[in-house]
Amino acid sequence: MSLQNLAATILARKSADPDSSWTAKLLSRGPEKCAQKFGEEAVEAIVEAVKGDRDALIGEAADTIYHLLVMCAARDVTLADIEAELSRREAQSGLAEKAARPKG
Ligand SMILES: N=c1c2ncn([C@@H]3O[C@H](COP(=O)(O)OP(=O)(O)OP(=O)(O)O)[C@@H](O)[C@H]3O)c2ncn1[C@@H]1O[C@H](COP(=O)(O)O)[C@@H](O)[C@H]1O
Repeated sequence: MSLQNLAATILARKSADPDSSWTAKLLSRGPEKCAQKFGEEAVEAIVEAVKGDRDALIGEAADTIYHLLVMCAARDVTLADIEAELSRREAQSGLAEKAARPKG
């Protein structure tokens, strides 16, 4: 499934019956619960990356991306919003951006 299709499914679940879908159920529990689930899944992905279990990392990365999109949807942030930000950054390398930051 593409990220676009996954994001569209998640958006559609915002108005779905919580008993009919995991996504709708999670969204009904609020942005804080969605954020907590994202954090848990991200940590699981980190653990698999450190262990070096490639197949497990793919699974946890998929869970993490799904829960990231659900967390953002809970705060009305869309995949298009994220892509617009990534496009804005495309013109500048990460090293140049870091060098341009005010010294703190
Ligand atoms: N990618 C996913 C996806 N990844 C993970 N999960 C679900 O996320 C849940 C996480 O499980 P956990 O054991 O961590 O959660 P839990 O312990 O039950 O929850 P708590 O105890 O923390 O409350 C599981 O139910 C997984 O099935 C997902 N659920 C849905 N999707 C996608 O979303 C689409 C819509 O799903 P529904 O909304 O369920 O129709 C699906 O077709 C998929 O493409």
